[in-house]
Amino acid sequence: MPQALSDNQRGLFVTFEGGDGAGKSTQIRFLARFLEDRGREVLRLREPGGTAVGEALRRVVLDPAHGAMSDRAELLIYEAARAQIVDEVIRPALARGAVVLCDRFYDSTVAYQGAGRGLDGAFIDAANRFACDGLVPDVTVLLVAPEAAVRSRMGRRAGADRLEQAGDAFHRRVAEGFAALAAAEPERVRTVSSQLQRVDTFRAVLAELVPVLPEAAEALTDGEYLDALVSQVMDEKRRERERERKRKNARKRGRGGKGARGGGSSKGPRGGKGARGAADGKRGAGKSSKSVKKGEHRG
Ligand SMILES: Nc1ncnc2c1ncn2[C@@H]1O[C@H](COP(=O)(O)OP(=O)(O)O)[C@@H](O)[C@H]1O
Ligand SMILES: Cc1cn([C@H]2C[C@H](O)[C@@H](COP(=O)(O)OP(=O)(O)O)O2)c(=O)[nH]c1=O
Repeated sequence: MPQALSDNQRGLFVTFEGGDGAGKSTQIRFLARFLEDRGREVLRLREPGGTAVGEALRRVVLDPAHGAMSDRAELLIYEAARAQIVDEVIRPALARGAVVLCDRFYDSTVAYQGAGRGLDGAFIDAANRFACDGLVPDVTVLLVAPEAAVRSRMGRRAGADRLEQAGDAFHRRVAEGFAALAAAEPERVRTVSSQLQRVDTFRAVLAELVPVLPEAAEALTDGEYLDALVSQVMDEKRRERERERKRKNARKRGRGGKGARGGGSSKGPRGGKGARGAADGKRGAGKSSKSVKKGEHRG
């Protein structure tokens, strides 16, 4: 495993792992809002992606048209995207004291290319070390949901990508790979069931983060605040989805107006806010400047 960062790292690096549809990006949104409400600088990132190079590589590696891609090529593309986001975005953000929330990181390579594809584990560890240049997450939240729940959630999503199309046996091996990682590194990799209601899963996530985020302990005693935060974030997500749908329709009709020009949120991010935009681009998310006030319920 890569070595820990030196002591002068001031920020906090939390990664979220788990199968497709486990609820990672949803929980990251909640946690980001929780931290922003407390005045922290938060970067929401995704892997592969989060940089111009990474987003371009993402399109290549996930494109269902690239069915002929070799497993070794696939591994190296993920590592290339990772090296770029570590150097360009994550290290500088941690150095200035930001909280970095990353949707997947090197554990995904261990699970998908190692356990899933059967590539050599020692090589993957070395490649991960090389790509991360010694960077290790402070905490990794592994979200686990039963296959049936994930299937019904994924059913709501449009068009499966190349990895999502890899088949049940592959995804079962991936799940076993994640479970093995959690067993091997129980201090860093904290398993959370995401089978519960979104807010209950969020509570479980916060509980795991108390050692690195002491402010989470107090929030856990305030059920109303957490309910309000979750419903506000979900409301925003619904509105963003609606805007995205309208933009797509406008593009289809070939009007090419304002909406179509604004549709490139996942293109060309270079770090900082742009890098978060890349994560946002995943499902067309964005960030409202509004904070959830204690006891405020929406929707
Ligand atoms: N606890 C939950 N209960 C029901 N649906 C959920 C829950 N968490 C997430 N979802 C929904 O499941 C889908 C996949 O969640 P998402 O956060 O995008 O997963 P991931 O980022 O792991 O692929 C989304 O539609 C999301 O709203
Ligand atoms: C980071 C990483 C992702 N992947 C896969 C997992 C996902 O199927 C895909 C990224 O797609 P993404 O849409 O971000 O994942 P999810 O569906 O969970 O929201 O890439 C790997 O195979 N190896 C890796 O190292």
